[in-house]
Amino acid sequence: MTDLLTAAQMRAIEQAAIESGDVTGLELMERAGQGVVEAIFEEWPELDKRGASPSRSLTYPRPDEEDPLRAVVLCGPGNNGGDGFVVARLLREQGWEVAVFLYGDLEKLPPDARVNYERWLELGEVSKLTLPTPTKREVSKLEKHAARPSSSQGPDLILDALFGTGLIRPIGGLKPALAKLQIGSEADADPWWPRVVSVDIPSGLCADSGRILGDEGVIVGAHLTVTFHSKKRGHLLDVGAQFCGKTVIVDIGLSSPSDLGSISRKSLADLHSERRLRRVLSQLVDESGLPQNLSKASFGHKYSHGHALIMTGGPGKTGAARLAARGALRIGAGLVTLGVPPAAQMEVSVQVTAVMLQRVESADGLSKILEDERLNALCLGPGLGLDRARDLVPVALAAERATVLDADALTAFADDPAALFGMLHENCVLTPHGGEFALLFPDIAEKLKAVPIKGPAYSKVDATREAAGRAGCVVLFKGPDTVIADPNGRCSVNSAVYERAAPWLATAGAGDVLAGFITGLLARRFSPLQAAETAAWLHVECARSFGPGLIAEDLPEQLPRVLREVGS
Ligand SMILES: NC(=O)C1=CN([C@@H]2O[C@H](COP(=O)(O)OP(=O)(O)OC[C@H]3O[C@@H](n4cnc5c(N)ncnc54)[C@H](O)[C@@H]3O)[C@@H](O)[C@H]2O)[C@@H](O)CC1
Ligand SMILES: Nc1ncnc2c1ncn2[C@@H]1O[C@H](COP(=O)(O)OP(=O)(O)O)[C@@H](O)[C@H]1O
Ligand SMILES: [K+]
Repeated sequence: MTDLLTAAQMRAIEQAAIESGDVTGLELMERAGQGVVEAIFEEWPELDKRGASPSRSLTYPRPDEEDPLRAVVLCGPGNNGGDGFVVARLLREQGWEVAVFLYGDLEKLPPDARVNYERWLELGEVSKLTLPTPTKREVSKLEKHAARPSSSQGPDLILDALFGTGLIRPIGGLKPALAKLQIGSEADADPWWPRVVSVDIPSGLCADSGRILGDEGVIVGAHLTVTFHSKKRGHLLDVGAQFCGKTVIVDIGLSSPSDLGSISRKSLADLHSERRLRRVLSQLVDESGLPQNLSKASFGHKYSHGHALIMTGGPGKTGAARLAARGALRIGAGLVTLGVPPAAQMEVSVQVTAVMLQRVESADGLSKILEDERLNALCLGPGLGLDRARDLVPVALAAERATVLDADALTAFADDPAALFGMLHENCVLTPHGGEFALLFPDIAEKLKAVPIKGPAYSKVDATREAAGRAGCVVLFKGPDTVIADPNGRCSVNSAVYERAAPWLATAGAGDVLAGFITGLLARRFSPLQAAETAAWLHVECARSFGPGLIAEDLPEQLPRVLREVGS
């Protein structure tokens, strides 16, 4: 299980470890600092001078290769700052020239940070940055130490140990200092010099939500973020990944949250991974006899793999549903039928082969077709048209089949979301993008949009959970940080950032294919949550497997390859 923690959960884990007597806070801080230094050297071996041979040259020009490496370490008023003092000491012990700044009052440093401050004082000095707004003189001093390479004496590394999981207010007062260092989000920063490393999370970013506290938008932008034990939600949600650079996790010897009685499973959010997907699939073998991978069982009859019905819109509007149908078929539904209005029958029939076609003019027609109990998964929304959606959705929901509602089937209820919620049942999956989400859950979307002025901020995980609770079914809230929640509070994140980035998915029709993938898995009798999670994961994998130039049609065609890879 890969848990995405909140700051409070991380504190609870740390506290439990300390109370158990297995480790002290000081030891954890030392491990954290060591982990940061190791991660820096792993990322940039040219900075690792332990046992360096004289021939190893730096990958960028320096005035004199015999010069010591230089670091500027920015420590904040809490334990994140404490980690910074550890890193400063460890680099100094390796011959680096280190300039340390403390943003905050010495008297208020927490005990472990204070110990590391004292240890550092045996090696060097600490310059003050007055909290909340450093003086001009202090900022000039900082600038002198952090002068850019054009002035020949720039630092090799800037360490951001200002704020971590304890950020509770905006860091607007640091704006002038960050601007001088050119490591703030608003600066036109040189991407490679100096290297900016954030301890735990870039300062200014809320660890729970990935949102920037405050309307001034001030935050450190890092090349490398080194976090501890487990990723926090803020590393993946919202704009988080844009500021973290690469994120590395350091093991500091803490136990998993599920071992702690104080953290309920329901309050956690998982991160999708291939390992997790494989586990879901292997559980399905035990529970329903489905094969371990998504290829079909050797002796299955086509009806044993389900029959999906996907409704199309009128003439000229059938492409979206056809994309969904192709996705449902490729992911393994035994049969897929498109329900078309008579006027669009010709258009659809010349475009499909393996997918079947059935005329469905209106609600009555749909009701009649649904007398066939073998139709076990429905998809309404892609290209459906608002009037047709209002007509058909109530009938579809009354049939109590596993049902995906997307696009027009969501927008059609913008005037009266409660009417939709009254009809939904627990076998439904709603797949809104941001716009559709705001139409159905305007108050929740508002909370997610309002500039957060204190931390921890309301997150996309909170919003999706709340929406699923209100709708009484699974909600999949799309984006590079897709969040999937069920009404019982189970929640996971399907992240398409960092090494899993799939920017090509932002293409017309990609969402229709996703709706089809989910429908296909529902036909194959996956639970709504498992269908949504598995489909979202495979959707991103298909995009990554194809790469640049992707159009929506390519997604289903990548599935065989992706399934072979995960199923092998
Ligand atoms: N939880 C753990 O298991 C571990 C935590 N460690 C470090 O400890 C950090 C958390 O430490 P803390 O809880 O002390 O939190 P922080 O160090 O993030 O900062 C909290 C302090 O900053 C103040 N503050 C918050 N926002 C402010 C703002 N905008 N302006 C001015 N002051 C502000 C708070 O009042 C508090 O005094 C982690 O991020 C991590 O770096 C590590 O030492 C290793 C273990
Ligand atoms: N930058 C991105 N990175 C990864 N996935 C993305 C990105 N932008 C969009 N997506 C995904 O692409 C799909 C787009 O769906 P949607 O917004 O409904 O578009 P459409 O209606 O055109 O199909 C969603 O699954 C969404 O999560
Ligand atoms: K930090």
